[in-house]
Amino acid sequence: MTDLAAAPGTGPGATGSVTATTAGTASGPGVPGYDAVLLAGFGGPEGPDDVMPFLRNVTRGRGIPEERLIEVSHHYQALGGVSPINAQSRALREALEAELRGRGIDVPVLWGNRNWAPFVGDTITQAHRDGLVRLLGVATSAYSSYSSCRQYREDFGMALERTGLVGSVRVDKVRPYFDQPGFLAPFVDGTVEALREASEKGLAATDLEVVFTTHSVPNTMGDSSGSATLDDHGNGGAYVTQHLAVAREVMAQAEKALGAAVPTWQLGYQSRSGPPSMPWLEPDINDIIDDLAAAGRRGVIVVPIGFVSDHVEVIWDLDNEALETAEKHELFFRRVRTPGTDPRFVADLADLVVRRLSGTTVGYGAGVDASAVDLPARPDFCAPGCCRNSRGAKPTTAAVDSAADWAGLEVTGSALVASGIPGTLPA
Ligand SMILES: CC1=C(CCC(=O)O)c2cc3nc(cc4[nH]c(cc5[nH]c(cc1n2)c(C)c5CCC(=O)O)c(CCC(=O)O)c4C)C(CCC(=O)O)=C3C
Ligand SMILES: [Fe+2]
Repeated sequence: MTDLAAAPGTGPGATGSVTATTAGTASGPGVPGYDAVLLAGFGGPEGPDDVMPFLRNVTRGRGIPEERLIEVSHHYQALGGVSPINAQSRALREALEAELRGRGIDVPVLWGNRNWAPFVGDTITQAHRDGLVRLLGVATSAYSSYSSCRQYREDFGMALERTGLVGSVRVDKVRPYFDQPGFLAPFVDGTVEALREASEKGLAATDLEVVFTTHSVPNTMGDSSGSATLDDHGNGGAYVTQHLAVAREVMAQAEKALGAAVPTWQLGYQSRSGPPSMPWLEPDINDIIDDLAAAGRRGVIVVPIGFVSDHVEVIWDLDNEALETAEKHELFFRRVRTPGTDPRFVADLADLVVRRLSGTTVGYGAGVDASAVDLPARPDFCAPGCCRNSRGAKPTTAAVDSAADWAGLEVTGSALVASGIPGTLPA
């Protein structure tokens, strides 16, 4: 096990072999090659009895009030205790595997979750038994932040540690993919469709507002999202910057497709869960709808760009709560669908995987890849301390996390795992 003192004091572009515990030959970052893809999901309950244990898994050690858990448990129970998210992850897993096979790439796509079975650790254990030791992670989350990127890398790092497979199995991760055209396209189509419907109902662009939504996170999590190396921090960090860039691009493409003026737009937040005393990203979607009604608008189009599928945060918080708020004011309301298994989205995920299989996008800070929004593409290997959490260091993969970068932070457990660092591939 690598301890913090032995962790690399490396900076951008570091490629050295850094751990004596990692088996196999060291090879440069240009020649990865993977045995399997690992789709990393959030996980959700599969029945009424799963709901509270699932919620405790999600919120363990995070200071989420008990009343909030009970309230959210009612959302799940109203849906029969089953989140649609696992079915959606299974469908995406299948679609991605089929897309790769269709391109003549016979790589299995495995699936593991953070908060519910099948857990990442169990999937990795089985993969190892099956001789699949070089895994490429794809998270069901498109943006940079602790919750949406780094925590998936911690899921990998902690799973390797718990299963004793550090050095025997390597898990990398493709970059945040918010900027891929196939991720944007379904949102553009949905927005255009909703605007056409509004127009058919006699609503002009000036009667409407397009509200892009994403999961609220604590302000501190937003501000520290992305990396200091890439100059992301502050003002909501990379998380907010990326969502604003996606929203701008969706509006630009929608305007082009419609060939007519589009409404004004804004970015709003949903599904806040912390105590009221803790600042989270605002404004909330429901407050926005109240304000729009007060300002005389007659309709709202909600575009949930923060999510890749129509899971509980989408169908409860938007299709129930936000809809209710809009109905209270008699506003026209449409909620645009998420990418799900849209073939264009699946094809772009496959592209990211293929570029990694062929070893052309490893590294960071080097403009490694194409971006369809007005921001540079993210690296596949995260910069030191990328999206870090002030709660302290946990094992991660798919980054170079230097000891220097963690100075001043409390280090828990056995600190950093080096298995995701370029140059330490198992044979
Ligand atoms: C950024 C982000 C994403 C998007 C990126 C990604 O997709 O990864 C996301 C997705 C999701 N969040 C989900 C569910 C929940 N999130 C919670 C709590 C929290 N989310 C947070 C952030 C995010 N969450 C945060 C900072 C917390 C506070 C606790 C903590 O610091 O971690 C809670 C606790 C109860 C409550 O809601 O208060 C639940 C139940 C589901 C599953 C839905 C289903 O079952 O269909 C999904 C996909
Ligand atoms: Fe969440």
